Amino acid sequence: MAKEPVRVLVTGAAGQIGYALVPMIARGVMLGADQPVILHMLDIPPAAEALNGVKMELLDAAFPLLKGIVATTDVVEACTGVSVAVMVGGFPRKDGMERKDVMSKNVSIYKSQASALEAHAAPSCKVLVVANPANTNALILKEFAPSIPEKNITCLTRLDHNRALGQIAEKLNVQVTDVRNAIIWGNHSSTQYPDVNHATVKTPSGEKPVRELVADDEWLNTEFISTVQQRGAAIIKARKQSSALSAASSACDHIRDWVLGTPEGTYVSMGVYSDGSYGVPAGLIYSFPVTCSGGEWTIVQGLPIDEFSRKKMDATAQELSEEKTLAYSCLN
Ligand SMILES: NC(=O)c1ccc[n+]([C@@H]2O[C@H](COP(=O)([O-])OP(=O)(O)OC[C@H]3O[C@@H](n4cnc5c(N)ncnc54)[C@H](O)[C@@H]3O)[C@@H](O)[C@H]2O)c1
Ligand SMILES: O=C(O)C[C@H](O)C(=O)O
Repeated sequence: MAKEPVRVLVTGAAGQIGYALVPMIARGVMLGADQPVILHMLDIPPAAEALNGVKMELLDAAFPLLKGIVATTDVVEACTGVSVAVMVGGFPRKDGMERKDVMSKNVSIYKSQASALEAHAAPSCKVLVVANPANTNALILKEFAPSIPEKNITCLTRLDHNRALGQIAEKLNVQVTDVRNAIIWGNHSSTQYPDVNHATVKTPSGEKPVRELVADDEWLNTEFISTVQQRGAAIIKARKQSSALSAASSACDHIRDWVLGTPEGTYVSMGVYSDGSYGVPAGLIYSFPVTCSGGEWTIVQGLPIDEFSRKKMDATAQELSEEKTLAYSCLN
């Protein structure tokens, strides 16, 4: 019997990531090749015409899994009945704007969209925040949607995770699918800590640690980390726009693994509400290694953390605490 369609919200759907993301969702990349979807696309009135253009293209593409399209500038209509919400909409930094100005615009958007989701989304709605500052927007959304279970509110660090796998695959000249269990700790910002201490590569003679195969701790502890941390900025420099196709693809990976589960023995990185694991202060949205099963993520426990990692994990937690304080000061 055919499955019932799932309603998927994409905010900021007329933007660059939205344009890359909605066809992926309509093709089944996010929820599976047998899962029909109804796309809910939200943007703001100045982007309404462009949003309608995206709707026209979705119709023109005749996606077999796409059972309906809601394209709207009304946040209540957009949120009604959705089971997955991908929050891409936000205010980009413009010339001359301070970090606090951007934070102030975005946290007030996330505060009001939290209320709309809480009141109108499906009770089990899974939320992924992509828009920057992603961790802090997700935290504000969580705080202002107290009836949505905290486990249902996450932010995107899968792009950073995939970037780390990609860098290792390039370095070792292996397939990216043979590399697994890199970890992104902390903030989706340049303080994130990409950690390969537990990562492995599948080789003809079995699974080997990345550190052993790379055999260059100096590179792993410096250039590798800064390349992943700075990759977003490098894309902006090259494209004059921020990453879009890789962000959209990683958002699909995040939701797919969350809903359908991670492969046995594989963990992925997700920004989730900290419960104090690994000494990370509770009450932050922090990126951890997780496994997913039955529609729930679980933080991978018990990984040994060396002193080098500890310092980097603490530094990114510190930045998130500061962002949290700044976000609250913007809401006052
Ligand atoms: N977490 C990640 O890995 C990651 C990666 C890349 C980009 N990003 C972030 O994703 C966000 C989107 O990037 P983009 O390149 O698509 O930007 P964009 O400017 O092309 O698109 C953003 C869209 O959001 C819309 N928007 C603004 N306010 C809105 C609101 N209140 N409700 C609904 N829509 C609203 C805009 O009209 C625009 O269409 C940015 O914040 C970017 O920094 C995050
Ligand atoms: O938009 C940015 O600042 C960069 C983006 O978050 C990215 O990681 O590509």
